[in-house]
Amino acid sequence: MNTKLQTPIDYLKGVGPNRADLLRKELGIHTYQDLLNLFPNRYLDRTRYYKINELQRNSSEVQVIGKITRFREVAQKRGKRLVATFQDDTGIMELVWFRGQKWIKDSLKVNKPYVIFGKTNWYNGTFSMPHPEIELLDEHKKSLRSAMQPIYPSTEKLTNKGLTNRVINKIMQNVFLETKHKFVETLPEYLLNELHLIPKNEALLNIHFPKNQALLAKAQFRLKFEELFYIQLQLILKNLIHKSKIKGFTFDKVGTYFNTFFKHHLPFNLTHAQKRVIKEIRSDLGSNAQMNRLLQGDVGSGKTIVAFMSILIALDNGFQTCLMAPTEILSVQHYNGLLMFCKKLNISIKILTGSSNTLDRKEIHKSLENGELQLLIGTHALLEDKVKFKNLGLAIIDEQHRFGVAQRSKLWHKGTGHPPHILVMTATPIPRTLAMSVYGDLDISIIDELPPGRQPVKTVHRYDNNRLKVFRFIRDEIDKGRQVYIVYPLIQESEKMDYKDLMDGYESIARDFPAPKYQISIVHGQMKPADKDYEMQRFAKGETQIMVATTVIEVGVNVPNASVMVIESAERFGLSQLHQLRGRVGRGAEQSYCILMTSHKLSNNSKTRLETMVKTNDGFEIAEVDLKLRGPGDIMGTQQSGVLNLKIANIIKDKPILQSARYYAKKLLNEDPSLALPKHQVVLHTYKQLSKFKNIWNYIS
Ligand SMILES: Nc1ncnc2c1ncn2[C@@H]1O[C@H](COP(=O)(O)OP(=O)(O)OP(=O)(O)O)[C@@H](O)[C@H]1O
Repeated sequence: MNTKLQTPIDYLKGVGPNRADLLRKELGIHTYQDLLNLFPNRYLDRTRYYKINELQRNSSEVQVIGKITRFREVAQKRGKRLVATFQDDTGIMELVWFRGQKWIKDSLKVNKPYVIFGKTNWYNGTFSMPHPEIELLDEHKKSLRSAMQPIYPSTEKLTNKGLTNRVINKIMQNVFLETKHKFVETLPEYLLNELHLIPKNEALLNIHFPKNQALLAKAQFRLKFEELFYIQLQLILKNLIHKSKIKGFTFDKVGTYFNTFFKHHLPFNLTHAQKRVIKEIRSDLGSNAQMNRLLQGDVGSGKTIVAFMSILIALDNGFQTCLMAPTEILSVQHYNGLLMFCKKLNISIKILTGSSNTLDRKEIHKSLENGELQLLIGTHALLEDKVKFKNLGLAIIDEQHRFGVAQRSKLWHKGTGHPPHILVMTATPIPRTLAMSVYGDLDISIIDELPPGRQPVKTVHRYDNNRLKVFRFIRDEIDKGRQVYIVYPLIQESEKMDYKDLMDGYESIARDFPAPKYQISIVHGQMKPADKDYEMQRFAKGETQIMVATTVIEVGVNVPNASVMVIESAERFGLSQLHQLRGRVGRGAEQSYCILMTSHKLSNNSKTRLETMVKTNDGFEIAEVDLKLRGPGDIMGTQQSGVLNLKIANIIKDKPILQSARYYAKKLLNEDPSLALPKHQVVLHTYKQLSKFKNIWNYIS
């Protein structure tokens, strides 16, 4: 171990008390090691040397070799500026300093070859370079500073405090000198060989002082791989430890409930994907480890039936179950959908939401505790302390995003004995890359096939001034017996403006689609749950043809006869939200349509979103674009973005490296789950170091 690396940054040559303070406070750099792990975020190409007669106006930084022929001081409004005449064999330019003139003049020598580097100005018919980076040619050749000049993150904003990029560059050189470039290898040798990765020493040297583009690329690859490899290793190990340590209830039989349902009540044939996922869940439930599985499926892919059949396995083994959904509407819908099956199978089912009355609640609490109630559906009201199960065996969470990890863990403690098996369902497809990094501790099942007979939804983008045509189209569809959603953006349910938009919209639609021929439902977040439910039910039963709504209908609402989704001010919605909304149609056999209405004023980002929606129906493709537009943190919400705090890798751009890192981490742990083999000692050591620290890069030793 190179103990030198733990030395406080104050001891490093070139770092005085002020800089040490800045480094600590602004960049979180406390030790030599922290400094080494401050990776540049871009590089300037210093392979090219310009001749003075090649300089162009408005060019970026350039470097020139030449000599100072003379100094002169020029008076200006306040004080003086120092000007040096600099020349090469093609011409003359000026170097200018507005501060530190005396020190500069004393330290620079006339008629010696120097290399200068900086931005040039065109002034009075001559090129000038203010405050150039300047170095004797001989020293330049010897110095560690390389052809690719690293630019460190955040230095721009710290420049006026004296922590310039040049300073960081200089003290970085000092760290290398003081530690004698000795850094212990952190990846096993066989991986270095197999993947042609450069050793740690070389990687660190070339990330800070790249000799050339090729070596820089190798250094970046090696460090990105390492970062992602250890993250994956950590996630997979966590999962393995979880499986071996956290015992779950073993549901070893598939009994009457499941078989009766499968043989007599299943309303359709399961798709291959549904069958595969049910098998995966069955195998989890039958092992003696606790299941933690994420079920991903695009909108309308048929996750509910998979959830229900998993519930039946738990019931067959004598356990209670619960299904938690993010909104009241969804809970009610799940309840109504499953009630019919439960009646046929003689299963007791109840619903608990924020609006359940006290009497119902008491009844539910009692029947849960004495074990009479077999399936409880509801919102986060299920998480209340008073809700206690006799033997909760399986908890299903619909739409993980809205709940988050904390709530998932709360469900853990609802059971007695072992924690319940947990199945998280999400209809927001998360790109595999992201899922691997964020949900690495969950096993993932994917329903990647839609039920047969579905026609892809036709999506079009229309401007507001085409509204008459759009309304004509809606009328035609209603005449054919179909139903229509018209959705308004209500980003914050409390925003008065949005609410007004919705009500204005409703009134104008009511004028264009008059009663009694047309019946309209309206649903928004400011309504009482019972009223919302009533309106939803009217639409679901086909009593109304138009549903004017806010995004409360975004997730999971299932009315197969609805074939048109009009989204007003579509530019105000995020991509995954648009995709969710579109998923409310195309659920029956009829051709369905999604009409994205916008004004003419669109940002580039909005245009990309709308074009993507028109181009594809594939939720995973949409999620990839969304990820690129918004970045992972935004998509996953803050509580989960911590894992994505990467230092060098980029989860979007470095997807192939991530995949390879995951493959090798998995392979290694399959072969040697306890990291006991001699060839894995380096991994064990690094991993231990890593677990001690929060930051993955703190383990270099
Ligand atoms: N294998 C199947 N064959 C035919 N129809 C199916 C099949 N599986 C599910 N369905 C039907 O497809 C519709 C959508 O199913 P479900 O509501 O479970 O989708 P989902 O995956 O939950 O989607 P969302 O997240 O959008 O609600 C339902 O009407 C359901 O009855």
